[in-house]
Amino acid sequence: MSQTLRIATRKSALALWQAEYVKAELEKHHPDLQVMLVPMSTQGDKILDTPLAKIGGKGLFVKELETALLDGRADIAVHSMKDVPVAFPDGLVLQTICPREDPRDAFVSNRYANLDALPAGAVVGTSSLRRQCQLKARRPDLVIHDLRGNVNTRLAKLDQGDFDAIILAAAGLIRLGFQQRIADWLEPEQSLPANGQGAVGIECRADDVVTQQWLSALHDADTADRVLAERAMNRRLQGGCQVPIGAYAELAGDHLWLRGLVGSLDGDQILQAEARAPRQQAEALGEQVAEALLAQGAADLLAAAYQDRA
Ligand SMILES: NCc1[nH]cc(CCC(=O)O)c1CC(=O)O
Repeated sequence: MSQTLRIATRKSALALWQAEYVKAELEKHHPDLQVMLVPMSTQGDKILDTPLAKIGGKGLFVKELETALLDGRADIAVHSMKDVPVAFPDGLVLQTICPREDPRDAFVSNRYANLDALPAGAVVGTSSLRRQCQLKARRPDLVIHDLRGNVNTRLAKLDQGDFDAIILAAAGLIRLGFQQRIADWLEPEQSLPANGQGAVGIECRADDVVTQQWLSALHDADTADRVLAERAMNRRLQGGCQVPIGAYAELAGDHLWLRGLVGSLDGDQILQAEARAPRQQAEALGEQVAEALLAQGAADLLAAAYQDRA
């Protein structure tokens, strides 16, 4: 008997790429399965003229997809883990995380080779408070302007001369075939990635064991443990949506190494902490690094950042 599975997805080029990727992987592992995309617009896609931090952040990109799952209009939703809030609504689970793409941030410019080559006062586009605080810490002389829109829109704004450079997740550029536009790669020491950056996660109904069985073939335990530690750190910091928080875990053998960062928007204060633990203790590790950041005053920095955007 042929079976079908419907994927709820946003309509941006990156979201569609990721949904097509999941469809292809599912069909590869389950030749009898028929997979269909159900593209939909989310609030976050509709409000394009306001900085993300001001409209309530990432949750806006996933809510419509989750409603479609709960209503039975779709069976799974494919998300960039970076955009997924740390808590899930009742009735939904996210148990499948696909192998991570390059997690780094990328420097994209038509005129300059890297950050150091930018002249004083150069205008850099990013909508991420995390990127902003780390940029400002390194180059207080740069002018940061908000840059919203999907990956194609952001590149178009750079090309039309609105910015001297922009910072984007390398993963999105690679997936959409724009890798050659990356002028320089920002290492975690320069720009600690966001929790979950570069990872794709799949959400489904908690009671839908048939779908969960199909999905299990796509799961990558290494990526999942890393992202688990990163998200636990954000959760403990109550880093809901748009926040100046970096969280990045790597695996060395069976040990996770988690680095965390919280900054002030002007980059004057950057708090950093790191720790290692066996991978089985991913969540405890995330909480430990969060506690170390809180002990340095992270709560005050985050409160100030929330205040700023209100
Ligand atoms: N916030 C938007 C978003 N969500 C996921 C990615 C990139 C892909 C990924 O991190 O998996 C991007 C674009 C960006 O930050 O440049």
